[in-house]
Amino acid sequence: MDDQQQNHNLANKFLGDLMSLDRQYLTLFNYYHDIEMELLACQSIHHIAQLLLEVVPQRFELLGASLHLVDRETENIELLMAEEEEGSVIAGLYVYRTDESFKPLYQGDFKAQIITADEDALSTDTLLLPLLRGKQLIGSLQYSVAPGVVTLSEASEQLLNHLSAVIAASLDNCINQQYLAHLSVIDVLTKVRNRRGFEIDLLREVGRACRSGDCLSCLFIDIDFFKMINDSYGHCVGDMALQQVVDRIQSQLRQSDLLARYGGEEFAVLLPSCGMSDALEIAERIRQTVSNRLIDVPDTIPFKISVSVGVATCHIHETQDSGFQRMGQWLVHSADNALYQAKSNGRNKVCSTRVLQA
Ligand SMILES: Nc1nc2c(ncn2[C@@H]2O[C@H](COP(=O)(O)OP(=O)(O)OP(=O)(O)O)[C@@H](O)[C@H]2O)c(=O)[nH]1
Repeated sequence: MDDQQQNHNLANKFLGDLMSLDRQYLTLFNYYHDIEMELLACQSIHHIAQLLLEVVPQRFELLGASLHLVDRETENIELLMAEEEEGSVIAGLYVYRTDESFKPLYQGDFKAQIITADEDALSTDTLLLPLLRGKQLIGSLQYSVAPGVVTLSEASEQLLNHLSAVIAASLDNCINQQYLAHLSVIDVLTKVRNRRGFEIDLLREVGRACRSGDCLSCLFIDIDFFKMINDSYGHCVGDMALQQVVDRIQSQLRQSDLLARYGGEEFAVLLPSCGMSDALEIAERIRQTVSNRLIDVPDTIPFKISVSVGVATCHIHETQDSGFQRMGQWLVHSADNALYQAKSNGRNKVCSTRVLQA
């Protein structure tokens, strides 16, 4: 083979290698691009965690995955995740108050990097992806891979850093959106659901009850002569009394029961899978718990407070979605009527209407 032929072969091989590298890079780029598109489409922290901890490891045959997030006071990630409908536990998701447990791994260099097995006496290498908001570490995504399988070229490091930024931005976006949605259904003073939250819960619970054939009960609870408390002790004391009444009501409910502030000094409770006799018992317990103890607020002589409670129950099979709203209205209307009766009967009473059954 003469020199010219040899040069020609070398040039061809070089070109072939370059094209193969280019194809590999393109394939890699497409993988990242797909993940980024999926991240941007995520609507909740839960979806993001599922994508990163379940879908990605499966797609790339990774040995393990964990996502570590910092839940500083304002973000309430745990609270928001608990509120998510699909709220099942995702393996590998950890939420902390501070970044202490994962920050040291980066040794001050918040970039995509690999901790090799021998460096850390582990059986796998760990790919670390920092999640940053500006310069603040808000989380860390960690993938376990077989030793030596992943090496970071300049190009893949750049892609991974870009991916980390997209993950952090998507997370931030979901947290903000979910937090705003959360605020829109919460009463600022008492921290229970507001009227809007109640309407959402009502429709969902009526639907659930109709489909399962379970009973659903509703309590309407109104503080007696609350205007007098405001007039006698002032609005601030009135506010504290409202908070204490909420605590007392809540102390008599199960975790699955739903308490909301319906308006001013009126509260509504939904009791899923609860028939009339149990609902009456709970209502009576609430009435007693509120009136048995004085309201004690700083710089004010403790004073008595009482509530009147109206109870309504429906037990119905209805499969048509259009019927849910009507059923919800009936339940609220009936509980409100019963409350009116309790007020008319002298207050500090529990009254009920008949059970709607079909
Ligand atoms: N402190 C305080 N008062 C509130 C709040 N929301 C509503 N109120 C007051 O609740 C009082 C309700 O008065 P009324 O509707 O006359 O009812 P009531 O005095 O409880 O009398 P009955 O319900 O008939 O027993 C009003 O004085 C409202 O100003 C609140 O967020 N904080």
